[in-house]
Parts: sequence; structure tokens; C-alpha cells
Amino acid sequence: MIDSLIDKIEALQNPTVVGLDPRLSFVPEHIKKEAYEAYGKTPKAASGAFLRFNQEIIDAVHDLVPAVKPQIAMYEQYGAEGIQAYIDTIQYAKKKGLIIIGDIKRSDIASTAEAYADGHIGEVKIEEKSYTIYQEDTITLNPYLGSDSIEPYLGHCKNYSKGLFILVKTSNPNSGEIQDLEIEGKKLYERIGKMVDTWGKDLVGERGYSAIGAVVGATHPQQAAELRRIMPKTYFLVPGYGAQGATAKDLKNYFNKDGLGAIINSSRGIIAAHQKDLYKNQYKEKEFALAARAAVLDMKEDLQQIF
Ligand SMILES: O=c1ccn([C@@H]2O[C@H](COP(=O)(O)O)[C@@H](O)[C@H]2O)c(=O)[nH]1
Repeated sequence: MIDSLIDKIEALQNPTVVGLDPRLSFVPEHIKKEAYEAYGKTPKAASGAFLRFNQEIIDAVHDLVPAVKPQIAMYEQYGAEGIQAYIDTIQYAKKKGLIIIGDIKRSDIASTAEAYADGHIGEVKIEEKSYTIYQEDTITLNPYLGSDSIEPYLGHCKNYSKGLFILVKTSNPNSGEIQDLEIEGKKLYERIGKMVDTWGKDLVGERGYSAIGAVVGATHPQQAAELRRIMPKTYFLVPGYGAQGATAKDLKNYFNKDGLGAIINSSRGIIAAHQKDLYKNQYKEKEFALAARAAVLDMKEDLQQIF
């Protein structure tokens, strides 16, 4: 997984990840109207509208970016039909050649973690039959239950060539309340970073990076510099660019000298570009996917200044 991600980043010269975090307020009126006419104002309509919205965005950006990151919360809130839209979005994006980062942020004791791992990055068995359900290539995890809670996923990464991005230093303003706590002279996020580095040691690919990556928020560049130093073989998934205020100027510390080591996510900044003043004047609401494409191209250009 990690080698294919790096190959795609290099081929496209773009480390951008498009976050697929649909909200009804982003979905153009004509899509909502059709969905409501078919199914009423129901979770089924919302989920159908999300899928169509995502499909148009995927069509518009799949030749520009290596990966998409659907955020499961946006779908899960609508129940079974929302989850179906999450699965259908993944299948559609995979067919277009995109790598899928499922932002699911799971965490539980090992026996329960096995079920999450089977469903998301492995396979479930029903008697003699096996099924792959969600089919993400990599997922996000919360590490705060410790090593035994991560083990089941590590086994699946080996067996099914999958990857993980484990929360190390999150982008939200209050992440320091817990993650910056000092224990025996070291910040908690540094300790977690070292643990992630250790968990990834057996999963280093041909390009020298591990399939076990870290989530490091774009809003914390100083902490990122320390983490980059202590985890050189770890790929960083970096949320916080755009809507949360980070810009390319903040991102130098996240990359290694080889120009690799980080992928930068933007969700609202891309999928809701048609509602921003910058693009609103150039694209009609129906052209929301073209606005998303323009936002990706602008982000790509912005990120060039890092290198
Ligand atoms: O530390 C973290 C971890 C995850 N996220 C997720 O990334 C996107 C960010 O969306 P934007 O619209 O670009 O702000 C969203 O899915 C978050 O849940 C994060 O922001 N920070």
C-alpha cells in the first residue's frame, strides 16, 4: 500500500488528499431536489445525494490526486443507508484508481479490534464463505488503548497489504490538553510517535517508508518538526490545511529531504469550493465539481512552494 501511494504521489507530483466529508449544506440544490423527489426528505435521500455528489467530485479530481479520505462520521449519522453510501463511494473511487484512506478513528480492546480490522481492512467469514466489506486501503486509528489494541490491525496490514494512520498529534485547537502532557521529560505525542515508529518497523516497503503512518495536524508545525526527526520512516497524514487555517508555509517540517513523507488533506476547502467567494464567481452551483478541480489545482500549486 505505502509503495503504491508513493508511486502515485510521484507520478502526479501531488501529495494532496481530497477529503470526502459531504454535508447536505454543500450538496447543490438540483441534486437534493432529485433525491427528495425520489425518496422524500429521508436518510435514504441524503445518502443518495452524498453518493452522487461524491461521484461527480471523484470524476473531476481522480487524475490529479493520489487518494481520497472519506470521513465515516458524515455517512454513519444517516444509519444503514449512509453506511451504504460510504461503501459505494469507496468502490467508485477505487474503480477510478484512487487510494482510499478510511477516516474511521477506531479504538477498542484487542478482541473487539479484531472485528473492526476484519471489516475494514481484512475479510469477514460466514461459515465457509469470506467477504471483504469496506475495502479501504488504509484507515485511521486512535492509539490510546495501547499496543494490544493495535496488534490485530498490524497483522491485517501484513496479510492484506493494507496501511494505518495512527493519531499522534491531532489538528484541533485543544489537542495539547492531552497530547502535549509531559511524562518523564517527554511529551505524550512524542512517546506515541515512537510507538508508531516501532509498530511500523516490520512493514517498511521498498521505498523506505512504513505502511504504518501517523496523523499529524497541519496546525502544529513545531511538534511536526520533532516528530519528523524521531520518525523518519513514517508517512504523515496531515489534516488542517485550508478550512482549519494551515497553509503551505506551515508544512515544510512535515516532509523529509527526499520530498516525501507527508500527504496533505483538505476536505471542506475542496468539496465546498463552489461556495467560496474565490470560485463562486467562476462556477455555477451545478459546476461544483469543476470548482473542486480548480481548488485541487490551486492547492497543488500552493504546495509546490514547500519544495
Ligand atoms: O487531527 C485530525 C484528524 C482528522 N481530521 C479529519 O480531517 C478532515 C479535515 O477536514 P477539513 O474540512 O479539511 O478541515 C475531517 O474529516 C476531520 O475529521 C482532522 O481534521 N484533524
